[in-house]
Amino acid sequence: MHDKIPVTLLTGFLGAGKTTLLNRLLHDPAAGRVAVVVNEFGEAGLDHDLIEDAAEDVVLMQSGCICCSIRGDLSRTLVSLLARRVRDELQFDRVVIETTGLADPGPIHHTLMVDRVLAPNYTLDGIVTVVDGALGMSTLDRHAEALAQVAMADRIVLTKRDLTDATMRRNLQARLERLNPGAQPVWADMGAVPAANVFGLGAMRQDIAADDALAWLAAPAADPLAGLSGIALPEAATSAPFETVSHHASDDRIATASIRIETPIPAEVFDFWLDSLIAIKGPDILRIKGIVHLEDIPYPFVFHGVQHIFAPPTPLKSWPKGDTSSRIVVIARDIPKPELDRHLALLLSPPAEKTEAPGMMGQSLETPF
Ligand SMILES: Nc1nc2c(ncn2[C@@H]2O[C@H](COP(=O)(O)OP(=O)(O)OP(=O)(O)O)[C@@H](O)[C@H]2O)c(=O)[nH]1
Repeated sequence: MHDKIPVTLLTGFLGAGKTTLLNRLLHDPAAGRVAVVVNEFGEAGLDHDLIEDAAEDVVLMQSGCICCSIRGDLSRTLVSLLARRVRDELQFDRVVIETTGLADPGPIHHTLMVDRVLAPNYTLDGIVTVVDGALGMSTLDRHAEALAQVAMADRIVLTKRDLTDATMRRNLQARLERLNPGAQPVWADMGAVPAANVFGLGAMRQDIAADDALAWLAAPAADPLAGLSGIALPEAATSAPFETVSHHASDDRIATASIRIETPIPAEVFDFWLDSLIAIKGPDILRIKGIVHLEDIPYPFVFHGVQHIFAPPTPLKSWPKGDTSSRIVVIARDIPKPELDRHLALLLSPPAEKTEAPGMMGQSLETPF
């Protein structure tokens, strides 16, 4: 079996610093040979001194990287890149798709997952969201798309530190932490960030170390079950270290809920939980990630979805830090957190109660939505 080509979706609001970051990565040998897919070369703002050769739709860079503009639709461009790679006309190790400022990464992920030619050859490595350190707060206040980009991210890259002071940075970081506790923001000064912070984020690899899967999930490390329902409050909701910012009404649209379950989950309970969440609330789900221990299966698997599109689950070869519990994180838009919590609590139900008997906390195990 050949390795799939990792694909990074680079997103972020207009002017946040995506191109600046990309240009730095294209200079960086540690990034490997990157094929960058952009809408238009003009928009891409590539460093001209890096360009070695420019053909109609592909620019070769001195670093061995490639920049490729989308002709027609994205899938056609990715198929064409693949064909040229197979014919040895182009060499690249990974693809970065720079989405335009407002693009929603969901449909791009969908294309990667379902396209007959693309799905067997490419895999989502991660969604990297660039946030302007100076303007990020007001952008998040005014643009719901920016909130969604933050909520979906596997990694947040913060820019323009030189235009901020310590209070601005603290407040922004605290807000990002609440919106997406797992994305572990990193600062990039004029785009400079270690390649390892933006690439290799994906957990959907057979060879991923179990501990790396834990980092990818950013699951709360060792929180005991909180309360009768067993639902662990997201860390950020309770322990953001610098809770000095005022309440942001717009952020109420984004809710994060997580759960940690010590005992193996019956497969039918897990299926019912996931199917019902997707069937009823699919469009409002931004991200789901989990490491799951199913009954009668000796090792965990990791799974994740961007909106309602799921990558095939990947088995791990061992338990992260020897811990055999399941951990699941759901980030959603326009679903109140108590509803997400109640739905996660379905995972604690014995399978027999799935349809008729009252469940935990005296609730029926019908879905709470
Ligand atoms: N002061 C400062 N400026 C930065 C930094 N990073 C990026 N910029 C500037 O911010 C502006 C926008 O950066 P781009 O990289 O073009 O942003 P973008 O997200 O690609 O922009 P669009 O393609 O319009 O969405 C440019 O003038 C960059 O030079 C930084 O760390 N500090």
